[in-house]
Amino acid sequence: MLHKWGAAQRCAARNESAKSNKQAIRPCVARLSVRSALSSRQIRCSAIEQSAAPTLSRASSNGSSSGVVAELDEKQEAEQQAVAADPVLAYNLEKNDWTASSLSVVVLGASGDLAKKKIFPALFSLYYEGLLPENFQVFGYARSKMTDAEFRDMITSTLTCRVNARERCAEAQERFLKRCFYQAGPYDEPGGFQALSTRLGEQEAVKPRANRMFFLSIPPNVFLSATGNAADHARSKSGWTRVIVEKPFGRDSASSAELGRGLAQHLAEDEIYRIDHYLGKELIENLTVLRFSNRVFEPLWSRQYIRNVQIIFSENFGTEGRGGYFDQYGIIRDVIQNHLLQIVALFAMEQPVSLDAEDIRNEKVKVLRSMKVVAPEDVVMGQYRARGKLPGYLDDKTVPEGSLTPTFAAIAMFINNHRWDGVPFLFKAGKALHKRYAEIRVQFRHVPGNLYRDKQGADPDAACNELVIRIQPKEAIYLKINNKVPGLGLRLEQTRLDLQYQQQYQVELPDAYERLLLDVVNGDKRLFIRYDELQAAWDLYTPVLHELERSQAAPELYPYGSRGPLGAHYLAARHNVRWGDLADDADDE
Ligand SMILES: NC(=O)C1=CN([C@@H]2O[C@H](COP(=O)(O)OP(=O)(O)OC[C@H]3O[C@@H](n4cnc5c(N)ncnc54)[C@H](OP(=O)(O)O)[C@@H]3O)[C@@H](O)[C@H]2O)C=CC1
Ligand SMILES: O=C1O[C@H](COP(=O)(O)O)[C@@H](O)[C@H](O)[C@H]1O
Repeated sequence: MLHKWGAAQRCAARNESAKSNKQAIRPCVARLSVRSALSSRQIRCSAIEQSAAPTLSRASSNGSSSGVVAELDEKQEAEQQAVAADPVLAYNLEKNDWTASSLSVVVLGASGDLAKKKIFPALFSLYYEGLLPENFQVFGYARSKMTDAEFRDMITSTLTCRVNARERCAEAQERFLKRCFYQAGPYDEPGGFQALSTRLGEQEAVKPRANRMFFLSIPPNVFLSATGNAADHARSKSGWTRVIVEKPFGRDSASSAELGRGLAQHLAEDEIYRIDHYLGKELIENLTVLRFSNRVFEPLWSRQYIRNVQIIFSENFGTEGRGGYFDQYGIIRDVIQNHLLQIVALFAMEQPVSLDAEDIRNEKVKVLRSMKVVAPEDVVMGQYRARGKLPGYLDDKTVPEGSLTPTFAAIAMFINNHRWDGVPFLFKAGKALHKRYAEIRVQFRHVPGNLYRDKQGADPDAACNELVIRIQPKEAIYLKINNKVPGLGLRLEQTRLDLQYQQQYQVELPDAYERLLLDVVNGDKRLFIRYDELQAAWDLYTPVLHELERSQAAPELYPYGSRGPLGAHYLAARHNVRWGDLADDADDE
């Protein structure tokens, strides 16, 4: 895992220096035992371990850190005692050889919504699972004044235990809270960050290598100043520094490039982790597994068999309370240009050379660069209005009067490459709709010369195969097939080959932020967005966004709790498509 990745780097560096000094090169081999019951993620990590170097004890045998080794020996006994009293630590240490390193996670904007809703709970879950190093601490940083105790009180209520793994959870929470500290300070001045760095140093003192991870959970207006101050005044001097940047990554190609240039003044690209939490969702991570490990799907995965692909995001709540942010961005920038487009990139890419981050991202960026720039006639926008007691978008006091910002959009996109030419990729995303769900629908072509044409009812479209990947809730993968209704007659009906995660796996799925935070700890960038991907994504949307703003195009109003504006159906029909979620709604209800 991360520390082994670091170990691998150190080993490689040692060998590089050995090479130049004409000394013997030693193999980079791990000496760890790994628990037998590993998750697939852990197995992936253990694969890294195979090529990783042993950590400090061996790295230091080149003579440069013998003092450190002596110090470590002294610490070892104390550590063993601590481990004996702490099963989480024991488990953690068994899998992680962080003997030489510490990890500090600094959450900037620690008093905010995202930090409380997602980041602290995810960190706790990782801690509970024993996936964080033994020498690990969390620092909250924000302008609000708080003591460590108040900070701990604030986050206590955010920590939850899994339904299926809650043994000694309350004790683990207490131990976790003891590792949480708070530093108040501004984002745009160095003072607070210098104080933060000093306090981090106090906690890290027991380990010679201090790794620091910063999560920018702050509004975009302070992204750059906070990054600059964190990188210049609180960066690690002995280990790595990684900065997680939350969206929005700008508003268009130009502002995104400006943000990119600003970040690059303080950080190297490999220190920047642009998070898109949809990439951390279980079913999205499974997309490549489904495609590339099953012989049955990949041959069908092209214009030859697939008629259209639909990526649907629906929320049954509005933007109440977030109007200030949302009105600046709208649904296209909030969800479609990032989350949904990333899904398409993964869905449509060619098989990567390997599962390495750069190989995957190389393929994703090719898809994005092959896509046709969105045309204004391929966009339908909507805005929810009040229905009964449910408030309309404009009723939110934080939304400017008469705002034209879309809370719903349906968009048709095309990929101009050999595999996908002519296949509509339809996006539909909206707030304040009738249900909350997100899914990918793959509609297959009609069966040519269908023998059973007259046994399937009047609607040939209703007999087409459809593969549905339900991202949330009730994660599922099902394939709609035609089947003979049992009995003496010959009548066909459409039914499902159905994989329901709840039934099949009976485990609580980890939250996307858990997966992604662990990936940052591990230095794994597969699920993070590379700068060229980001720019390619903006280039597809910037012209239409500018045009819609210039023309002051008015969104079609739809009632809160409805299925969205009718225009979405006209758009689909123009591309010879029917939205699959409507038919399934009827089946599911
Ligand atoms: N909330 C969510 O579900 C999601 C959020 N995001 C992104 O994550 C980031 C954080 O989101 P969220 O937690 O909702 O944001 P908040 O509005 O809750 O802001 C986070 C913290 O930043 C500080 N802050 C707020 N406004 C300002 C300002 N104008 N200038 C300086 N500091 C300010 C506040 O802390 P203090 O005053 O104590 O310094 C606040 O607690 C944003 O970039 C957001 O777009 C992305 C996806 C989902
Ligand atoms: O990034 C965002 O995502 C959420 C939806 O995330 P989910 O994991 O709950 O599906 C969305 O509500 C929000 O507007 C957007 O900024």
